[in-house]
Amino acid sequence: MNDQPATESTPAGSTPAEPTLAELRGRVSAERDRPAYGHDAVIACDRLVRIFSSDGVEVQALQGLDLTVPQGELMALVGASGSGKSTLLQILAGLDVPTAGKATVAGRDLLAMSGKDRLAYRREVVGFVWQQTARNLLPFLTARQNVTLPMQLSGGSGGKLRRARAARSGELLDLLGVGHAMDRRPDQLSGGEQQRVAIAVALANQPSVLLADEPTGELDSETGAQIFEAFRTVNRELGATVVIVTHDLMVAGEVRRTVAIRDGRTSSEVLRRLATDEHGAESVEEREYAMLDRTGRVQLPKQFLEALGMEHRVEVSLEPDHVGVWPEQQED
Ligand SMILES: Nc1ncnc2c1ncn2[C@@H]1O[C@H](COP(=O)(O)OP(=O)(O)OP(=O)(O)O)[C@@H](O)[C@H]1O
Repeated sequence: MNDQPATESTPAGSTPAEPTLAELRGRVSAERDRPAYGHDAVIACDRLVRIFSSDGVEVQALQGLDLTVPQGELMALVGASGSGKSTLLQILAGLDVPTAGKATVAGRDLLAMSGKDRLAYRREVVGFVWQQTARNLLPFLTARQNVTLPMQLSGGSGGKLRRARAARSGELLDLLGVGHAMDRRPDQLSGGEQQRVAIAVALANQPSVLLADEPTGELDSETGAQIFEAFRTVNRELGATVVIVTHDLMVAGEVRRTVAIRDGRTSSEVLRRLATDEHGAESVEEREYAMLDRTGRVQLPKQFLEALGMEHRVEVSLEPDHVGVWPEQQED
C-alpha cells in the first residue's frame, strides 16, 4: 500500500513522467560531484570488516563498521569486551589490515599500503599509547631520549636537526608536565609520569592522529584523571586529533563525543555540549543517538528490544517528524 500523498507532478494513479535525457545527465553529474563519504574527516571507516580465522573457526571482529572522526576531535570509543574496539584501533594504527571495506586516515588508504608505506605511516601519521605503561617506553633510555628516538628514526642528521629534536622533546615533556623528569629512565618515573612521557613519544613526529588503548587502565583513578587531562592539553594546545578506547567512565564522560561499539559495529553515540541557563549557570547537556548506517540500518539498544520483546521483525511507519517502530503483531 502506498500512503504517500499525491503530488501535483504525479497525481495518484498516474505513472510518473519518464525523466528527460537532460535530467538523467543532471542526476549522474550530481552523484559524481557529491563529496565522498568522510571526505572532510581525518579518519573515515566505511563498512569495515575484519575476520579472524584460526583452526577453521571464523570470528567476525568488525562487521561493517562506519566511523568518521573530524580533524581536531578528542573522542572516546567504548563497548563490551570482545566488541571489536582493539581490533579497530590496531587497524587505525597500521598494525593490522582489514578484510574488507574502506579505511582512510589523513588521506592514506589503509587497505592499499605497501609494507614500506605502512612503516612510514606508523612512524609519521599515527601515534599510539598502549595500556601497559612499560610497553610504551624503552627502559634503557631517558624520557628525553625516548621522545627523540621516533624523530631520529624518521631520518635526517646534522647538528641543526639534532638541536631541533632536543628542543621539541623538551617542549613536549614540559607541555605534559614531566619536564622535570627529562633525564630519568622509565624505572625512575611513576606510572602516571611514564604515560605522560608515552604521550610525548607518540606526538614526537607530529602525527595526524593520536590513538590510545585503555591508557588509564593500569592507573589509579586520580592518576588516570591526570592522564586524561594530558590528552585534553595536547588536543587543545596542539590541535591533536585523539581517539581513546576506554572502559573508564570518567574518561568516557569527559569528551564531547563517545561512540559505542557493539558486535563489531558502531551502535550509538553520546554527544555532550555546554549549555548555559537563563541565570548564566553552565552545565553539560548529554544526548544519546542510535547510529544510522549508510543503507538506513539502525541498531536499536538491546534494552529497548528486550523491554518490548522485539525479535526478527518489527513494524515501522513514517510519521511527519519521526519513524515509529512497533513489535510484530501476533496473529490470533
Ligand atoms: N588475533 C585474533 N585471532 C582471533 N580472534 C581474534 C583476534 N583478535 C581479536 N579476536 C576476536 O575478535 C573479537 C573482538 O576482539 P577485540 O580485542 O577487538 O575486542 P575489544 O572490544 O577490544 O575487547 P576488550 O575490551 O576485552 O579488549 C573477539 O571475539 C576476539 O576474541
